[in-house]
Amino acid sequence: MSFVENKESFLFTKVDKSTESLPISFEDWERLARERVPAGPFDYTAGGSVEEQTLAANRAAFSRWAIVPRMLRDVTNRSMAITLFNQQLKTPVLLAPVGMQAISHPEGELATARAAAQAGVPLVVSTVSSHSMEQIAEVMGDAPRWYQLYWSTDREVSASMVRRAEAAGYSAIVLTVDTIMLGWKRRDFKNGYSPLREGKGMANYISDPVFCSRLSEVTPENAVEEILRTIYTPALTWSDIDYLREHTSLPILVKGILHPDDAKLAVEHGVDGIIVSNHGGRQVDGAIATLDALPTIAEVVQGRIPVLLDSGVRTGPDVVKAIALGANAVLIGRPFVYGLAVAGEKGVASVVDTLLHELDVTLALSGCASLADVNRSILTRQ
Ligand SMILES: Cc1cc2nc3c(=O)[nH]c(=O)nc-3n(C[C@H](O)[C@H](O)[C@H](O)COP(=O)(O)O)c2cc1C
Ligand SMILES: O=C(O)C(=O)c1ccccc1
Repeated sequence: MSFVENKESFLFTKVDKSTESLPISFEDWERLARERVPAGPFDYTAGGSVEEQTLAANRAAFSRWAIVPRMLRDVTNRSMAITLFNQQLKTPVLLAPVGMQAISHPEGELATARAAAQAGVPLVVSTVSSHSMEQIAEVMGDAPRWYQLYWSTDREVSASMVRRAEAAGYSAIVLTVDTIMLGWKRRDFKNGYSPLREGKGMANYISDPVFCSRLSEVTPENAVEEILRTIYTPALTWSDIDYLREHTSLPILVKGILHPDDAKLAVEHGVDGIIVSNHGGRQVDGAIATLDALPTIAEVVQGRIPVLLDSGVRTGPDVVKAIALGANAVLIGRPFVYGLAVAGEKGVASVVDTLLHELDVTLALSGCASLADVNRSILTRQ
């Protein structure tokens, strides 16, 4: 990602996206992905829950804010760098945990991981990935990666996966708390499609010694049955976070916070970071858009721990708006999955490259030489 390292020359580098045959907008990536991927997996990725109101609300929220750019501020030398949990990141963008990526491309997470490593953008690897966390770590070398945990009703399986993540060089644990059961997704009922049932998300389970010790015989059928029996955890409470805290020294982020009181509880329970997320509109339909939830949460947290945001981030200006309203960083989900579906590693790389260019240009034209310059004063409600 040369422009990040060499900001000045970037200003004079011709970035001609028109010479690439790959799309440049989210809408075009999505359209091509729809052409390439069968209806079941495409709808699984694109869809939201119930009426998909929150899916739409996430986007609408971004368009209700306008950037009010500042001028004459010398933005020759720019940086998008941030530090999170003592980890130096080149940009405030991460790839969200997306499970079962083999439904979008045969190389699945391995292609995504190579692109993420090349760009220096951290990858959050899902519990229900199609390749194991060790296989993914292997293609990433020293590149930054976090592990997303789906709590298991069998706590020892969760503890085992966290131990493996530590051993494989993952540098944070993201506990997703909004998926204690699966959202009600009409498109999937219509298509009769369930990637988990098809065995697309079992790599981390069948490679886990504790999980396998629970099976009479390790077969795909038995594994799927046991995953479905243990992955949904309606009994999850803050005490489980205390248990997790005792089992890892890695930073713990809680993903799926929307209520300011939960943000407060997260801080009180010693959580290291929160991710304001409605799971890309896939869980509670009618839930608040994440950008609308963000300001109050940022106010409650008062900078004590990092606040990240996902759900609906599509462009550079979106990233600027989220940061101006109190996010330290953002994650993207579907945008990179469509890149993966259309063109594998190259597609993911292109989506990330475009987003980071858009972000750099938007920051510069808004008078921001670093992310420290991005605050509420450059936004207005429209
Ligand atoms: C196909 C798909 C699979 C997902 N799988 C997971 C997962 O395994 N774990 C998780 O915490 N979130 C998962 N998510 C949610 C994403 O991490 C993220 O919150 C969401 O995609 C962000 O919204 P966006 O797609 O609008 O960018 C998934 C999302 C999609 C679209
Ligand atoms: O699809 C999802 O959003 C998701 O997070 C998930 C995870 C595990 C099983 C099923 C769905």
